[in-house]
Amino acid sequence: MSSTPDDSPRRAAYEILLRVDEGAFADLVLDTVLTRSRLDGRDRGLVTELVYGVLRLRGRIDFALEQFCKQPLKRLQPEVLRLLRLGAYQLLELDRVPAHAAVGTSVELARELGHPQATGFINGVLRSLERGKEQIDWPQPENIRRYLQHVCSMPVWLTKELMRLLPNAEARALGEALALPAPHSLRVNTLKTDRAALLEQLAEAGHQARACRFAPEGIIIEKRGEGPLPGNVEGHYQVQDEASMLMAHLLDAQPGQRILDCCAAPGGKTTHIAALTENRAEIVALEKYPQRVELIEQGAKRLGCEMITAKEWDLTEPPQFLEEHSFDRILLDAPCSGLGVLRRNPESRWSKSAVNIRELAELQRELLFNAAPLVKPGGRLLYSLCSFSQLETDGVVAEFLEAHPQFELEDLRETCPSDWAELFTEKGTLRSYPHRHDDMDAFFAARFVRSQ
Ligand SMILES: C[S@@+](CC[C@H](N)C(=O)[O-])C[C@H]1O[C@@H](n2cnc3c(N)ncnc32)[C@H](O)[C@@H]1O
Repeated sequence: MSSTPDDSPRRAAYEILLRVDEGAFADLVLDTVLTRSRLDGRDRGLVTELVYGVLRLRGRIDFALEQFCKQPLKRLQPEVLRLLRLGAYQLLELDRVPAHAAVGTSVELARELGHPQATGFINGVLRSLERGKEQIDWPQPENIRRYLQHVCSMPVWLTKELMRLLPNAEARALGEALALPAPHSLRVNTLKTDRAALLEQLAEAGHQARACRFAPEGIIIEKRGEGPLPGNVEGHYQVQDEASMLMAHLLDAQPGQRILDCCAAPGGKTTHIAALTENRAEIVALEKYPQRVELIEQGAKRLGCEMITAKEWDLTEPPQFLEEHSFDRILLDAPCSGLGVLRRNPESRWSKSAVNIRELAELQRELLFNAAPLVKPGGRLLYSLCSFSQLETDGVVAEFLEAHPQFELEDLRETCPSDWAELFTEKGTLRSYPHRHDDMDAFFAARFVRSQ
């Protein structure tokens, strides 16, 4: 009998990878498939591992397959290549899957999916890979470009980006870190509980967790137990990366102030600002997409945030309904290439390009220019994003300062805790990196103060 995505983890993974190749987002399809599936917890874990693993390590997997495949991979039928990648990922990366199972299930899947003519070929390539995988001549770190591309699984344009940004040894460390799965972290909702209490609840429920190194309300889940995490329905936490948590602190919002969050959905930072100001600051949260505005409202309700007004607005248009010089603090957490969160959206390393980055930098510049007139004299504007590309970060900052002499770049080191010092650059902007900073995502932040 033929398997279905509902009862076979590999079939489910194949179907999800197919949808991602067609342009869908991996996390959304994975969520839909797992919600309706009858698979048990272990098999669900395997589906997630296969989908994220194949997408994240596609560059490495393809390098290995090329050694054992007589024809170039790009000449293969897409269905056959997808099956080979799925099988090869298991052979190369998953010790717990026996080799005969990785090969056998790939061959069987080819038959079920209507490719009986390819079964011999798939069997041959995967068996050769299994026999020869220890002898593969992987590029060495001294050849940094090839190492990033084939070992760290990066497209060529991204290897260039890393090499422009960092010296070789660090580019290597960042490349290696981005090829690993992202940590699972939570922001404790201090409107309802505190970190010590949530850590205790997590331990009681059988989860291994620890405090984050920098964010005072951050928790890392080191090993999940069997059941769900306690406190979700009660709004005791928000799933959020540690680097993202730092942004609300950098905004330095105070109770009684008026605050604008320009690109706010799903609301992770908006609700954090509400918590840091103890629900005593008026927060306006703008977002371009109406269905995402709802996410801000739902999150605010769950977390008990009371002073947030969420509104649909495309900030490429100046928001005339907001008065000039009327906000003490503005956060522009801009839409970006997401290079700093590649681990969480592994398909984006294959769907983005250097061209997209240029377009994104233009959009970010436009959004920043439209937010600036709303800042009060003496007020602050924080520009943040989960990317490390020069164009989106220093490039946008330089253009902004050039066109806005009434704003100055602040040195974030002067107002932040001294044990955050390593997060900042010479210019006083923030650049976090997973390989340097306790595995947090790669973020950038620059804060401007308005003189008049
Ligand atoms: C990086 S995300 C923001 C994440 C959010 N600050 C948080 O912490 O949860 C960027 C957001 O900007 C929104 N966006 C994109 N273009 C926009 C525009 N022109 N105007 C307003 N929002 C926009 C996206 O839909 C997305 O929700």
